[in-house]
Amino acid sequence: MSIRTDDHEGFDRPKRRSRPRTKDRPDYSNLPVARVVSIDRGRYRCLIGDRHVTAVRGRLIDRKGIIVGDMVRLDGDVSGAEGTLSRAVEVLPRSTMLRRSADDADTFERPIVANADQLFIVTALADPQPRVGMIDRILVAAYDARIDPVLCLTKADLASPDELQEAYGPLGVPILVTEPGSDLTAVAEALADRVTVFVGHSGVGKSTLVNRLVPHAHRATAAVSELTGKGRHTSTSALAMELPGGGWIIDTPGVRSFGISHVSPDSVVGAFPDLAELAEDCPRGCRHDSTAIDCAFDDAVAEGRLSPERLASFRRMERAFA
Ligand SMILES: Nc1nc2c(ncn2[C@@H]2O[C@H](COP(=O)(O)OP(=O)(O)OP(=O)(O)O)[C@@H](O)[C@H]2O)c(=O)[nH]1
Ligand SMILES: [Zn+2]
Repeated sequence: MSIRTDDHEGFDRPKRRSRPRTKDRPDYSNLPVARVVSIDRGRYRCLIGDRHVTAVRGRLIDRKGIIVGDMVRLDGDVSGAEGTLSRAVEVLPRSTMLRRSADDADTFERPIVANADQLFIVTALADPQPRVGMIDRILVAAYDARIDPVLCLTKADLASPDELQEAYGPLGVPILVTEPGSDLTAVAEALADRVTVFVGHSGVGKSTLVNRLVPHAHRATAAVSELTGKGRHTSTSALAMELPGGGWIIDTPGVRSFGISHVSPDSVVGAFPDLAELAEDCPRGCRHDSTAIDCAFDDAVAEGRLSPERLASFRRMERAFA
């Protein structure tokens, strides 16, 4: 039997070398895997089953190398007992990664959430007014990351969802509509057994919805400021919460913008198998927009192989790149 110390720092600290020698890395495959549910000032709150364990970051992992939703291997004390600290020594490969740039001039990508397979674009029908530009950008980021988007429209007691349903339905985006006291069965069904990240402008009612779906979530909610029409930022960091019926919600802080400078239009087309196939007949470098010359999408519509509504809906979203 080999002797294993609790502390691998002696092994994995790169000494007199600029880069760690990966072949010398210890084998972490026997360590327990935990899900990172929140990050607060360098402390990683993790869950192993239903046990909360707090961890710090191992030295071989970058400062930004762990994000909420990551699955990590924990070394050291994983009892979760009061006052104990474990150490995250390895991040398992991510199935997806949602990123955004702060705005389009800023090419710096911020990874937001790892391993989500569904994205709820939470949008209020009023107070604050829906911004289709923002919906389009988040949609683009979702398709680029190969995360299934769902448009979740809140505050249906204040305004009708018809216009948005018409705009985004033909693209195949599932649409859910909520208001205070509304039946959440369809929402719960959409969330069941998925890992869903919630993204939305501040004040759209994300926390209100999360609190209805996850008992004991206690997400702070606040009235939308009457002066600015903008919500106050009541949630400060992403938080993963397990749903009572299975599955996870990862709530993210309200955003005011969603930059997509890191996304290429081609990657978005690739998320739609029917359009990707048509695009093979497009001229090289075709942007597939309404001014594109000889775009195969227009031919497909003319020949009845693509519905004009679907093309219009796709082009509306692609305007996010303009
Ligand atoms: N009329 C109406 N008001 C709602 C609805 N859902 C939430 N609200 C109100 O909208 C305000 C903002 O709700 P929150 O749940 O705090 O919004 P949030 O999206 O979590 O905001 P941030 O924490 O800033 O990201 C609160 O006053 C809620 O009571 C709804 O369906 N209809
Ligand atoms: Zn084209």
